[in-house]
Amino acid sequence: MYSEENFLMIGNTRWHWANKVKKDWKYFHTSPNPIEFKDKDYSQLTWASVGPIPEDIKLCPSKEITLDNVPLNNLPTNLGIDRALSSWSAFKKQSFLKSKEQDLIVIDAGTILSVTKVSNKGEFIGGQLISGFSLQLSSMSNRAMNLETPIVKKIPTETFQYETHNAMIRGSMNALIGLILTLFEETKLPIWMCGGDAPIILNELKNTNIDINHSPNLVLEGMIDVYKKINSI
Ligand SMILES: Nc1ncnc2c1ncn2[C@@H]1O[C@H](COP(=O)(O)OP(=O)(O)OP(=O)(O)O)[C@@H](O)[C@H]1O
Ligand SMILES: CC(C)(CO)[C@@H](O)C(=O)NCCC(=O)O
Repeated sequence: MYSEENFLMIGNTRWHWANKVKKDWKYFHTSPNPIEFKDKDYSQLTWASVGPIPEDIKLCPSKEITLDNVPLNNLPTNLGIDRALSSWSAFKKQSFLKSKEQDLIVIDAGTILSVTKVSNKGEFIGGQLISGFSLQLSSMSNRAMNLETPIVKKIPTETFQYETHNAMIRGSMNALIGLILTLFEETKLPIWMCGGDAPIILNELKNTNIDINHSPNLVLEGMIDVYKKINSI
């Protein structure tokens, strides 16, 4: 049985969970609709979703966290709840830092890499969306007869790659790195990053002068914070 202190974020590739164990939060990721949870009672979970919800799981509609629950201004009605929650979370974290006077940028390097700019007053400004790393690789092989989705063991470093699979990997990674470098050059704003590809992207950026706040659980932390606000905890 779940207690009320269990949270689920349904993404497009994975499901993301937060469980309170004694006083500590434990964050983990599973495949969608994990077989090991098939007998679990989902009705007590606080949840939000941007991905498909299987019909056989019984989430409670009144326990859904929606955009109306997120205390940022100017949110478009169709904005992904993951973007709203990570933005709220980063905005709140930055409000305790010296950089609180500055606007901020949130990058969620997931299935889709989303960029979201939030003003120092907590207003949604806008963003960018681009296919995430795995999706770039799989979409190339889906649409080009001679390309196969590579298995990524490591990211090759040289700009010009001899092997096809390495050329696909280097090109896809450069698309993401290039986007981030351009954002930083144009704005010089603090960047907050989460998502499944954040570690490899940060590794690629380690020799640059971009200072990124890696905060892997921004979305779930935002959900927990919003839940506490709604329930005055
Ligand atoms: N164990 C893993 N399974 C799947 N993807 C992974 C894994 N580890 C890292 N990744 C990377 O994470 C990315 C997906 O990120 P993440 O799991 O955060 O997405 P998601 O939250 O399911 O999607 P969304 O962006 O819709 O919320 C993929 O591009 C992939 O390269
Ligand atoms: C962009 C994604 C897919 C990122 O997970 C999600 O936030 C979503 O479905 N958004 C809806 C459209 C938008 O945020 O502009």
